[in-house]
Amino acid sequence: MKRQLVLENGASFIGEGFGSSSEMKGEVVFNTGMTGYQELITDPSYCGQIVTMTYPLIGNYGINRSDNESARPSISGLIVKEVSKTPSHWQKEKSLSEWLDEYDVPGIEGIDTRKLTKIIREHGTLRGKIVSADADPSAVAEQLKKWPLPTDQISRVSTKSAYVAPGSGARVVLVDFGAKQGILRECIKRNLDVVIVPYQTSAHDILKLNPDGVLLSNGPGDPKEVPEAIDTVHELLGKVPLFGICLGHQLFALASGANTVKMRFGHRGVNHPVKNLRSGKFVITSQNHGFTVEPESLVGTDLEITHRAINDGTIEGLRHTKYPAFSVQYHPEASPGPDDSQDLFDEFLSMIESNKKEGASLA
Ligand SMILES: NC(=O)CC[C@H](N)C(=O)O
Repeated sequence: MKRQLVLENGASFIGEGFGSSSEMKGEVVFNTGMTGYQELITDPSYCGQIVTMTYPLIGNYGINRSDNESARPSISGLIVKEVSKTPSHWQKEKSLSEWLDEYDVPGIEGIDTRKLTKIIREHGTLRGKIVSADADPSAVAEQLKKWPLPTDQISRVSTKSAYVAPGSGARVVLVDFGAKQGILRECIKRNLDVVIVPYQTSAHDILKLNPDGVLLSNGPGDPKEVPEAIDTVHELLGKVPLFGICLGHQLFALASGANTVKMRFGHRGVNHPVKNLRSGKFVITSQNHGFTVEPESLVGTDLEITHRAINDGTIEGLRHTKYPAFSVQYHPEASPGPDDSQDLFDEFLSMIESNKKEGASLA
């Protein structure tokens, strides 16, 4: 069935529908990953967004039972040049199209994704809607212009109640703003005793759990939409070692007095080079963010920049100079993407260990 993608600037692309045939709107963003579509489609950080893949053939290894980063797809729509008609992999359980249909996510293929990506690069991310091919694009564009982007994504994807992933190692409270399973997997691999809590959990309630460290997860939307979480992180600073990932990094920066701003089109993909300013080493990272910490806002704070993106020089890592706390804008848990940065979880554990020793020597 022919379908249409309409952007708020009036641009329209006609393609062939796959997945669900419902109409869906969202912020249109692009991802440069060549593989890892199942992980990114289920990454809760994409909640409310329509994702266009710059790699031209998507779906060729189907959908399997081990690549989900959350229980269901989070995206509002998928745009591709070509969706594979002959997916093949020994773990394949269904096709991308069947799976998206089950979860009511529309897809559209046959789109000139290079042209679309260039529009997004020039104008910044745009609101868009997948509609029927005969809809009037200017009417849809007018409607889109008036549509305020959603602000409630974190409350939609965060866990509703606390749960545990028990282990015999250090106790870590993972604050769930829409956490990817990969983060939990890295904790379980290290035998941590993890308590996963909803995003509105107060600092008081987090500290009552006696954590050795607190991990602030990734999550969708603007970090400033959850001011209560910024206050919580502020209260936790200096009381317990902190590690922030992506949205967690942005909340850590805001809680330390810095500012975040929206980027023109963000970073999304599995091939973003980052420089570690302390070691001088480069890593290839997995990224998915549309906001960034404003460098000028670090003046007067106790934050030090530890990592920078090679492509555009934006901040990719921070560390607190007084308290045991650090963060990265990218995804050390990969899922999808390279495993170059998994040592950051070990760094967090070392921070927890030395903090314990310091606490013991002060007692
Ligand atoms: N993956 C994330 O945690 C993304 C953080 C935030 N929603 C952003 O887009 O910048």
